[in-house]
Amino acid sequence: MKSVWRESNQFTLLPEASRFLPAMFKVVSQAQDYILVELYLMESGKLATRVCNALIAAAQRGVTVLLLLDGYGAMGLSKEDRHRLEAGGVALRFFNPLGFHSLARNLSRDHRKIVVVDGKVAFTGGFGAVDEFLQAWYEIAIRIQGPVVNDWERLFRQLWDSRLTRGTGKTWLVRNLPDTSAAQRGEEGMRGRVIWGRGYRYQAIRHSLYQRVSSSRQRLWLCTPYFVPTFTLRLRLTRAARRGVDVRLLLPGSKNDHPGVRYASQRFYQRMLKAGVRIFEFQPTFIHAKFVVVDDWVSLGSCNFDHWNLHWNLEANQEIEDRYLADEVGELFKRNFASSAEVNVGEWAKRPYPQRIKEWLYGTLDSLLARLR
Ligand SMILES: O=P(O)(O)OC[C@H](O)CO
Repeated sequence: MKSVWRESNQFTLLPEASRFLPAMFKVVSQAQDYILVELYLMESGKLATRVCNALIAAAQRGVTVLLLLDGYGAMGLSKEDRHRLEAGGVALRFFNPLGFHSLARNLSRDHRKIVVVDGKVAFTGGFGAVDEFLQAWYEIAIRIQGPVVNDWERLFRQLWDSRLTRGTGKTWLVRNLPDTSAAQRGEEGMRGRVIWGRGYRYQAIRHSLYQRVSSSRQRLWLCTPYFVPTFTLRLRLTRAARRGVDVRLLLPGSKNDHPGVRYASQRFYQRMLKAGVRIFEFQPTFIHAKFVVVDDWVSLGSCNFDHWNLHWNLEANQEIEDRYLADEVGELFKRNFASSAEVNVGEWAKRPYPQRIKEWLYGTLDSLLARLR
């Protein structure tokens, strides 16, 4: 499926779980025909219980509910919850469960986050159904209406009905869903496209980002929880900063879920800072969101823009070309910069040796992992 720009969409930015969770649960509770949910992370707990309850309630009132989870990311979903979902009428499938196949196959994960309801509304972002999203992690999502919803639905349908998924949910269920594409025409709105990637096999997200970074003119603000970018991306970021673009990175501070990844990412700070890139470390909580604004272009979704995501995972982002939405995302960045500590180039150069040793250790490990093929 090719990524196509479509006009006349409506996008609503939903920063923080306190906004996107109620919005999603409301749409799910109002579903009439079908609900499609695709997640990387789902672990038994308070949020997963709420998700299960909402999906089962919909299935019980006759809505077709398909839940597609990554076979690794959902390992924390208990047998009880799986049985409860299936007994409640939710069709459940898993992408590529771990097995005795090649390392490459086991490393390929479905990292996408997609919710589609009745072919009319979709959501994407960095969310999952784990309790950390309730408060401990900062996350954002976007509500989507318009022609691009069909593209999100098509992504889901193709994967559900593919050789890569396993489970009791019948693959043919997606073929029986009503055709809602006609419901998406004719409203005023914004230009957007769904862009996706399948590791090294299909790299549209990577190429789109590279191209935008290289052609950036004024601002390039990027938020990722795991700043371990490819060499090409690092080069393009520093080049953009050197030619006068306002390049800023919003990254996790001391509150993060993988300190090793943070050390690996900090080995790039010196070079970035010297090139004029400004680095902000978010202080209130772990920032798990993945979004970027380059001039009037926004990309938001599952992709961390790191070499691991770009090389192995199935990823999907919503791209939007719209000045007003880009400014709204810019304002969100500004609020988050204000809650961050900016890394000072002079002070960073004087950081202590134990810190440098950790950067070297985790950086070496990261480089080795990047060579896995
Ligand atoms: O892969 P992400 O970006 O959804 O984050 C998942 C976390 O790493 C789990 O600890």
